[in-house]
Amino acid sequence: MIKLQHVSKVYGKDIKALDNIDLEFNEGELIVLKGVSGSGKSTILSLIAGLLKPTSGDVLVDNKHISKLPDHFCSQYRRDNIGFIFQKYNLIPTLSVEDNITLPLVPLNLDEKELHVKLEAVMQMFSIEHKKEIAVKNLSGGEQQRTAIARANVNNPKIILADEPTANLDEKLSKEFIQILKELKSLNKTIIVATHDPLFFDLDFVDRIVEIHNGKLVCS
Ligand SMILES: Nc1ncnc2c1ncn2[C@@H]1O[C@H](COP(=O)(O)OP(=O)(O)OP(=O)(O)O)[C@@H](O)[C@H]1O
Repeated sequence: MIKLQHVSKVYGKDIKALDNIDLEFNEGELIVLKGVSGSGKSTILSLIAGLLKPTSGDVLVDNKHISKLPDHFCSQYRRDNIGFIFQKYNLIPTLSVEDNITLPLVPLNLDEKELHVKLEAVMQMFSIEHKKEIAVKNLSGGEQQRTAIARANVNNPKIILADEPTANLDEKLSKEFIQILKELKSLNKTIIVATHDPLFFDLDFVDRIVEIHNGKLVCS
Protein backbone atom coordinates (compact mmCIF):
# COMPACT_ATOMS: atom_id res chain seq x y z
CA MET A 1 0.00 0.00 0.00
CA ILE A 2 2.83 2.42 0.95
CA LYS A 3 6.12 1.95 -0.86
CA LEU A 4 9.38 3.82 -0.59
CA GLN A 5 11.62 2.87 -3.49
CA HIS A 6 15.32 3.83 -3.42
CA VAL A 7 14.43 6.97 -1.47
CA SER A 8 17.14 9.45 -0.56
CA LYS A 9 16.63 12.87 0.96
CA VAL A 10 19.31 15.54 1.13
CA TYR A 11 18.55 18.80 2.94
CA GLY A 12 20.43 21.83 1.63
CA LYS A 13 23.70 20.93 -0.01
CA ASP A 14 24.91 18.00 2.00
CA ILE A 15 22.72 16.90 4.91
CA LYS A 16 21.88 13.37 3.89
CA ALA A 17 18.81 12.54 6.01
CA LEU A 18 17.87 9.36 4.11
CA ASP A 19 20.12 7.13 2.06
CA ASN A 20 18.54 4.77 -0.47
CA ILE A 21 15.62 3.51 1.64
CA ASP A 22 13.41 0.67 0.40
CA LEU A 23 10.37 0.03 2.59
CA GLU A 24 6.85 -1.28 2.23
CA PHE A 25 3.90 -0.91 4.60
CA ASN A 26 0.79 -3.03 4.14
CA GLU A 27 -2.79 -1.97 4.72
CA GLY A 28 -3.87 -2.36 8.36
CA GLU A 29 -0.30 -2.77 9.64
CA LEU A 30 1.02 -1.00 12.70
CA ILE A 31 4.72 -0.28 12.30
CA VAL A 32 7.06 1.29 14.79
CA LEU A 33 9.84 3.30 13.17
CA LYS A 34 12.63 3.24 15.71
CA GLY A 35 15.78 5.32 15.78
CA VAL A 36 17.72 7.87 17.78
CA SER A 37 17.16 11.59 17.31
CA GLY A 38 18.31 12.71 13.86
CA SER A 39 18.18 9.25 12.29
CA GLY A 40 15.59 10.26 9.67
CA LYS A 41 12.24 9.10 11.12
CA SER A 42 10.36 12.40 10.73
CA THR A 43 11.67 12.74 7.20
CA ILE A 44 10.12 9.38 6.28
CA LEU A 45 6.75 10.43 7.74
CA SER A 46 6.85 13.77 5.92
CA LEU A 47 7.59 12.03 2.62
CA ILE A 48 4.63 9.66 3.09
CA ALA A 49 2.41 12.64 3.98
CA GLY A 50 3.50 14.45 0.82
CA LEU A 51 4.89 17.31 2.92
CA LEU A 52 8.36 16.75 1.45
CA LYS A 53 9.67 15.42 -1.85
CA PRO A 54 12.56 12.97 -1.99
CA THR A 55 15.80 14.09 -3.60
CA SER A 56 15.75 10.81 -5.50
CA GLY A 57 13.59 7.71 -5.51
CA ASP A 58 9.86 7.37 -5.35
CA VAL A 59 7.06 7.26 -2.75
CA LEU A 60 3.91 5.39 -3.78
CA VAL A 61 0.63 5.16 -1.89
CA ASP A 62 -1.98 2.86 -3.43
CA ASN A 63 0.16 2.91 -6.59
CA LYS A 64 -0.05 6.71 -6.77
CA HIS A 65 3.30 8.53 -7.13
CA ILE A 66 3.01 10.88 -4.15
CA SER A 67 6.51 12.21 -4.67
CA LYS A 68 5.54 13.48 -8.13
CA LEU A 69 2.25 15.16 -7.21
CA PRO A 70 2.05 18.96 -7.63
CA ASP A 71 1.52 20.79 -4.31
CA HIS A 72 -2.20 21.37 -4.81
CA PHE A 73 -2.83 17.65 -5.26
CA CYS A 74 -0.58 16.87 -2.29
CA SER A 75 -2.92 18.88 -0.03
CA GLN A 76 -5.91 17.00 -1.36
CA TYR A 77 -4.12 13.66 -1.01
CA ARG A 78 -3.30 14.50 2.63
CA ARG A 79 -6.84 15.56 3.38
CA ASP A 80 -8.27 12.35 1.96
CA ASN A 81 -5.73 9.86 3.27
CA ILE A 82 -3.53 11.05 6.11
CA GLY A 83 -4.00 11.76 9.80
CA PHE A 84 -0.83 13.29 11.26
CA ILE A 85 -0.20 13.34 15.02
CA PHE A 86 2.70 15.64 15.84
CA GLN A 87 4.98 15.59 18.88
CA LYS A 88 3.97 19.13 19.84
CA TYR A 89 0.35 18.56 18.79
CA ASN A 90 0.37 21.61 16.42
CA LEU A 91 -2.95 22.80 17.81
CA ILE A 92 -4.03 26.46 17.81
CA PRO A 93 -3.92 27.33 21.54
CA THR A 94 -6.52 30.12 21.51
CA LEU A 95 -9.13 28.10 19.62
CA SER A 96 -11.52 25.69 21.30
CA VAL A 97 -11.19 21.92 21.08
CA GLU A 98 -14.10 21.79 18.64
CA ASP A 99 -12.69 24.52 16.39
CA ASN A 100 -9.26 22.85 16.29
CA ILE A 101 -10.83 19.55 15.26
CA THR A 102 -12.96 21.31 12.63
CA LEU A 103 -9.95 22.78 10.82
CA PRO A 104 -9.21 19.85 8.45
CA LEU A 105 -12.87 19.86 7.39
CA VAL A 106 -13.01 23.53 6.38
CA PRO A 107 -12.04 22.95 2.72
CA LEU A 108 -14.81 20.37 2.36
CA ASN A 109 -17.64 22.91 2.82
CA LEU A 110 -19.84 20.38 4.60
CA ASP A 111 -23.33 21.42 5.62
CA GLU A 112 -23.79 22.12 9.30
CA LYS A 113 -25.54 18.87 10.12
CA GLU A 114 -22.90 16.69 8.47
CA LEU A 115 -20.15 18.67 10.19
CA HIS A 116 -21.85 18.27 13.57
CA VAL A 117 -22.21 14.49 13.15
CA LYS A 118 -18.54 14.04 12.23
CA LEU A 119 -17.32 16.25 15.08
CA GLU A 120 -19.45 14.66 17.76
CA ALA A 121 -18.46 11.15 16.65
CA VAL A 122 -14.74 11.85 16.75
CA MET A 123 -14.85 13.84 20.01
CA GLN A 124 -16.73 11.00 21.68
CA MET A 125 -14.38 8.38 20.27
CA PHE A 126 -11.38 10.10 21.84
CA SER A 127 -13.15 11.18 25.06
CA ILE A 128 -12.77 14.93 24.63
CA GLU A 129 -16.40 15.85 24.00
CA HIS A 130 -16.84 17.26 27.52
CA LYS A 131 -14.14 19.87 26.83
CA LYS A 132 -15.31 20.90 23.38
CA GLU A 133 -15.83 24.58 24.19
CA ILE A 134 -12.58 25.02 26.12
CA ALA A 135 -9.60 26.79 24.54
CA VAL A 136 -6.81 24.30 23.91
CA LYS A 137 -4.31 26.37 25.94
CA ASN A 138 -6.37 25.56 29.04
CA LEU A 139 -6.20 21.78 28.61
CA SER A 140 -3.89 19.28 30.22
CA GLY A 141 -1.21 17.57 28.12
CA GLY A 142 -3.26 14.39 27.78
CA GLU A 143 -6.36 16.34 26.73
CA GLN A 144 -4.34 18.22 24.14
CA GLN A 145 -3.05 14.91 22.86
CA ARG A 146 -6.60 13.53 22.57
CA THR A 147 -7.68 16.69 20.73
CA ALA A 148 -4.78 16.23 18.31
CA ILE A 149 -5.75 12.58 17.77
CA ALA A 150 -9.38 13.54 17.19
CA ARG A 151 -8.29 16.17 14.65
CA ALA A 152 -6.08 13.62 12.89
CA ASN A 153 -9.06 11.26 12.62
CA VAL A 154 -11.89 13.62 11.75
CA ASN A 155 -11.47 12.92 8.01
CA ASN A 156 -11.48 9.19 8.71
CA PRO A 157 -8.05 8.75 7.09
CA LYS A 158 -6.80 5.28 6.33
CA ILE A 159 -3.20 6.18 7.22
CA ILE A 160 -2.17 7.52 10.64
CA LEU A 161 1.33 8.95 11.05
CA ALA A 162 2.48 9.70 14.59
CA ASP A 163 5.77 11.52 15.20
CA GLU A 164 7.17 10.97 18.72
CA PRO A 165 3.59 10.93 20.06
CA THR A 166 4.55 10.27 23.69
CA ALA A 167 7.47 12.69 23.92
CA ASN A 168 5.45 15.12 26.05
CA LEU A 169 3.42 12.57 28.02
CA ASP A 170 4.06 10.83 31.34
CA GLU A 171 3.98 7.04 31.50
CA LYS A 172 0.26 6.79 32.39
CA LEU A 173 -0.79 9.02 29.48
CA SER A 174 1.64 7.24 27.17
CA LYS A 175 -0.06 3.95 28.02
CA GLU A 176 -3.45 5.54 27.33
CA PHE A 177 -2.15 6.66 23.95
CA ILE A 178 -1.01 3.10 23.24
CA GLN A 179 -4.56 1.86 23.97
CA ILE A 180 -5.90 4.40 21.48
CA LEU A 181 -3.45 3.09 18.89
CA LYS A 182 -4.75 -0.41 19.51
CA GLU A 183 -8.32 0.78 18.87
CA LEU A 184 -7.24 2.54 15.67
CA LYS A 185 -5.53 -0.62 14.50
CA SER A 186 -8.75 -2.58 15.11
CA LEU A 187 -10.39 -0.17 12.63
CA ASN A 188 -7.89 -1.42 10.03
CA LYS A 189 -5.95 1.84 9.83
CA THR A 190 -2.38 1.68 8.61
CA ILE A 191 -0.34 3.25 11.41
CA ILE A 192 3.29 4.31 11.46
CA VAL A 193 4.71 5.54 14.76
CA ALA A 194 8.13 7.20 14.73
CA THR A 195 9.59 6.96 18.21
CA HIS A 196 12.51 6.16 20.43
CA ASP A 197 10.20 5.47 23.40
CA PRO A 198 10.90 1.89 24.65
CA LEU A 199 7.20 1.54 25.62
CA PHE A 200 6.53 0.79 21.93
CA PHE A 201 9.15 -1.91 21.50
CA ASP A 202 7.37 -4.78 23.23
CA LEU A 203 3.71 -4.50 22.26
CA ASP A 204 1.94 -7.62 21.03
CA PHE A 205 -0.24 -5.71 18.53
CA VAL A 206 2.70 -4.05 16.75
CA ASP A 207 3.29 -5.88 13.46
CA ARG A 208 6.85 -4.77 12.82
CA ILE A 209 9.63 -2.66 14.22
CA VAL A 210 11.75 -0.99 11.56
CA GLU A 211 14.99 0.51 12.75
CA ILE A 212 16.70 3.41 11.07
CA HIS A 213 20.20 4.66 11.79
CA ASN A 214 21.91 7.59 10.09
CA GLY A 215 19.34 7.56 7.30
CA LYS A 216 19.78 3.86 6.57
CA LEU A 217 17.60 0.87 7.37
CA VAL A 218 18.99 -1.41 10.07
CA CYS A 219 16.32 -4.12 9.70
CA SER A 220 12.84 -4.45 8.27
N1 LIG B 1 14.54 21.14 7.24
C1 LIG B 1 15.75 20.63 7.47
N2 LIG B 1 16.85 21.27 7.04
C2 LIG B 1 18.08 20.74 7.25
N3 LIG B 1 18.32 19.57 7.89
C3 LIG B 1 17.25 18.90 8.33
C4 LIG B 1 15.92 19.39 8.16
N4 LIG B 1 15.06 18.50 8.71
C5 LIG B 1 15.82 17.50 9.21
N5 LIG B 1 17.13 17.73 8.99
C6 LIG B 1 18.27 16.86 9.35
O1 LIG B 1 18.02 15.59 8.75
C7 LIG B 1 18.40 14.53 9.65
C8 LIG B 1 17.18 13.65 9.92
O2 LIG B 1 16.21 14.41 10.62
P1 LIG B 1 14.79 13.84 11.08
O3 LIG B 1 14.04 14.97 11.69
O4 LIG B 1 14.17 13.12 9.95
O5 LIG B 1 15.24 12.77 12.19
P2 LIG B 1 14.39 12.12 13.37
O6 LIG B 1 14.90 10.72 13.50
O7 LIG B 1 12.95 12.29 13.12
O8 LIG B 1 14.83 12.98 14.62
P3 LIG B 1 13.96 13.41 15.94
O9 LIG B 1 13.66 12.13 16.66
O10 LIG B 1 14.91 14.31 16.69
O11 LIG B 1 12.73 14.13 15.45
C9 LIG B 1 18.98 15.21 10.89
O12 LIG B 1 20.37 15.27 10.73
C10 LIG B 1 18.36 16.61 10.84
O13 LIG B 1 19.21 17.54 11.48
